[in-house]
Amino acid sequence: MDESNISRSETPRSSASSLLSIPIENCLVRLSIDTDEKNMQINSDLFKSSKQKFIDNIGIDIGGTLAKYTYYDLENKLVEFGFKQTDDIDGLISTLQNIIFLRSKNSPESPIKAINATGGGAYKFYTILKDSFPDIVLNRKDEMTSLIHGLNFFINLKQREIFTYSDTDGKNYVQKQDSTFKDQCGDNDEIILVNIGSGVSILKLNLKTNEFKRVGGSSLGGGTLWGLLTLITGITDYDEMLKLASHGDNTKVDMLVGDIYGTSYDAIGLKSTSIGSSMAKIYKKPGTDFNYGDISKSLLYTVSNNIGQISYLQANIHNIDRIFFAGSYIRGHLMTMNTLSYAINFWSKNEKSAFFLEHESYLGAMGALVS
Ligand SMILES: Nc1ncnc2c1ncn2[C@@H]1O[C@H](COP(=O)(O)OP(=O)(O)O)[C@@H](O)[C@H]1O
Ligand SMILES: CC(C)(COP(=O)(O)O)[C@@H](O)C(=O)NCCC(=O)O
Repeated sequence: MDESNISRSETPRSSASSLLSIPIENCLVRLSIDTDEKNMQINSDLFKSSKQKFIDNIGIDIGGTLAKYTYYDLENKLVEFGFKQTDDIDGLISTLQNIIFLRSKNSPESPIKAINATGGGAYKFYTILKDSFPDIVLNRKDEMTSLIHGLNFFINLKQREIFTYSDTDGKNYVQKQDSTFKDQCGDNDEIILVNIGSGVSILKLNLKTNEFKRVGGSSLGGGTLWGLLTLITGITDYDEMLKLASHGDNTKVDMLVGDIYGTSYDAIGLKSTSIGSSMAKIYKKPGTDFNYGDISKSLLYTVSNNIGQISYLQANIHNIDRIFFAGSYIRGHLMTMNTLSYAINFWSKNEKSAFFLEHESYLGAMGALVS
């Protein structure tokens, strides 16, 4: 199986609709998985035991901001992923109804039997979901456990899923069993998983036993960036904001070490180009119309650096070297990943590494689907 089996688009696209002839919006990534035993693209024994659930169910993860869903398109042997705004719960319900309808039409011998729901919305919208799907079993799944099951599913794929990223080295894929993945971290089976959604959850996980503990969190997450930028720029499209950030120049609003010292501060290892104080140039010029791209980039750096730092601190407390980042906050955005990687390398003096996943937004939905 090669890379062409995974497709990613930086902007939501609706190509799933052409495949399924139904309006499934915001489908980001799709994964080709053959569930025949001999062709199975998954290493996990755990998956083999959950194969039927994988085919029979739909997994949904209704978070504070986005409602993610995933299901197996039996006809085309494709795992479909998509999302809606959580506020558009009616839109999610009609999408799920379409999926259920099409399965019963195209594969009447194998109808969708259950919706496995996780995230806060599995509780908040329980009654409306139950009433909307009277003939389908509705199972509620724990959010943190679903994240772990989802991670387990994705990292056991025998194809390109886990990668490191930096602007200088680009994207480098690793496999769970690779010596490079193990060597740099010794034989320790533990990882830190940082899920960046509306808020941030930090979990410690043993990859061998699947034991996990939520060791920390932060309310400064994706919702914070999105909320502050909406307030400042008035932009209501998240992708538009990411695009703006990509073209911005944060040095117009951030106060750099060089702005304070006139040079680098070598004695404590700070380059003149390091950010000394995020957004601090703004107060010096009250009334100035600062460029939205510059502000967006600065805030993206602020939130990402902060998450990177607390993730490093948690990894340090627990003596763990591998830090996985997931959640729709990342959404394959290169600047975000570079900032998180840079923060981990910077604070750990290159002793710890940041890892990313192709399907980073769908850990919860996939975990609910297979659990
Ligand atoms: N299209 C989008 N609309 C809104 N937020 C988005 C979008 N794409 C990515 N995001 C980011 O993802 C975050 C939500 O991540 P997610 O993992 O779905 O969290 P939750 O489960 O809390 O909804 C948002 O706060 C925002 O930072
Ligand atoms: C409450 C949540 C688990 C909900 O998950 P989300 O919808 O943000 O993905 C998450 O927002 C969170 O962990 N917030 C941080 C809470 C804290 O530890 O401070």
